[in-house]
Amino acid sequence: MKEPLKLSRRGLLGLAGVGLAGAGLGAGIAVGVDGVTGGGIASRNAANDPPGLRYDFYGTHQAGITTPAQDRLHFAAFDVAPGTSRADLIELLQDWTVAAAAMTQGKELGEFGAGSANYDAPPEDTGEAVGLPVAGLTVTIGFGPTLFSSSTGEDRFGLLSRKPPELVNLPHFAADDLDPASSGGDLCIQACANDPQVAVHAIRNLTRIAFGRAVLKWSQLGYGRTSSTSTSQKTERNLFGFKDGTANIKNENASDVADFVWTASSPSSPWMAGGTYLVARRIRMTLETWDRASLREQERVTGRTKAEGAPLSGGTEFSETDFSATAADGSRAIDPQSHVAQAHASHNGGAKLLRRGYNFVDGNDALGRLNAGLFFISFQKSPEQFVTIQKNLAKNDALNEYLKHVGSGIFAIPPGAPVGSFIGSSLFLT
Ligand SMILES: C=CC1=C(C)c2cc3[nH]c(cc4nc(cc5[nH]c(cc1n2)c(C)c5CCC(=O)O)C(CCC(=O)O)=C4C)c(C)c3C=C
Ligand SMILES: [Fe+2]
Repeated sequence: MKEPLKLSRRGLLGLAGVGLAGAGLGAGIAVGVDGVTGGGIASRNAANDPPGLRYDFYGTHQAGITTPAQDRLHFAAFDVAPGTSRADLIELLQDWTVAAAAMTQGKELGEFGAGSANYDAPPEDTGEAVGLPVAGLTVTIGFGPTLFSSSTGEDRFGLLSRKPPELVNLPHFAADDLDPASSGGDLCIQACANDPQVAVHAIRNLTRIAFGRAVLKWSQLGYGRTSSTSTSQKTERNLFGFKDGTANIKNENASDVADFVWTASSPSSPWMAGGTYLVARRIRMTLETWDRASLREQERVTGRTKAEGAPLSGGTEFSETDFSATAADGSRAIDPQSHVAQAHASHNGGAKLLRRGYNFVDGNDALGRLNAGLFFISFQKSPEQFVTIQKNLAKNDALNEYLKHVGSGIFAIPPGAPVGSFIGSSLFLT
């Protein structure tokens, strides 16, 4: 088996904060002593530290997709910094791979970790995860459309000929009210963990490593997963108080995963084989209006019961929805305009998604309303699956009265990397 890569000198300098003060300080820090030294990774999980739940970083597919959804999210979108070359970009992806592999196994970053060997330099690892369990951390890296061609069509990194035709900005959907400041991005990183500090630590340190090469454009914290991606998980609730994730694709369902999640090799983008596409939507939920709606109305627009999450056509949580069932008054038991009716594969040409979203509450607005909602994330073998469903929802979903889409992103998620390689190697090196 190949040896894992090591952090580049630039990555180590980013960790040590030297870029901020100028490269002239490089000689003074512990990590750069021989110019190329480094890449060593300190171990966080010393004997007394709880190991916690761990997922492999290296593998056929990236982790954080079919992995049982963790409870917390820190999602970040980056723009590549001006002046960054193709070689710099490759080096950044190598550094992110090394660092993500280390953090997902509970290791501190750099040679000396949070207790830097040089008292006069910033510690290599910011330190807030020291002593914490790994908490099932996964790091998932993706490429936005603008990485392949700028808004003026410029082939920024010699990647244009390899751009998947489906990797384009999502179309405008009815009632979209997107804020460009929380949309788009050349690169994305999804960090999920069962401890918020572990997820934040990952994004914070990957952002430091990117110093001078990529800049954080926007980021989103999420809590209380609104999806389960394994039958071993119970279904949690969204901020409307409804179970969310019941009819999701579960990783035990190998045929759904193969049919709807992993991208196959195609002549235009063979490098995406074993990858997937990530769609992120920041959806504001007007909780104050919702909280004044009757239970009857809440269940009607959702199409399921609030207590158990059972379809209004009857049964229990995991019973099949029966859209032809009628209520005592002869009307449809599940309102055809309800969310579950409009989102169901049978109303969308068979399209299905693997949903992996989180609740968010980001303070409140000037009117005293919670700035809260669902940070919706879905993975699909083609963005067309999301577009088909969202086009329909934007026009017909009864839930729309309580929702506003305010942020958006689409990213190609390349396949996983084998040990010794890096995320994106199939794009850049094959
Ligand atoms: C484009 C895709 C979807 C968006 C955007 C979306 C937003 C959204 N959903 C809820 C709450 C629930 N969604 C539920 C089911 C469900 N939702 C989608 C897709 C999108 N949702 C699908 C494909 C499904 C499954 C439909 C089916 O096959 O039955 C449910 C029911 C429970 C469940 O199955 O998960 C709830 C509740 C909110 C609040 C929201 C925006 C904020
Ligand atoms: Fe939904």
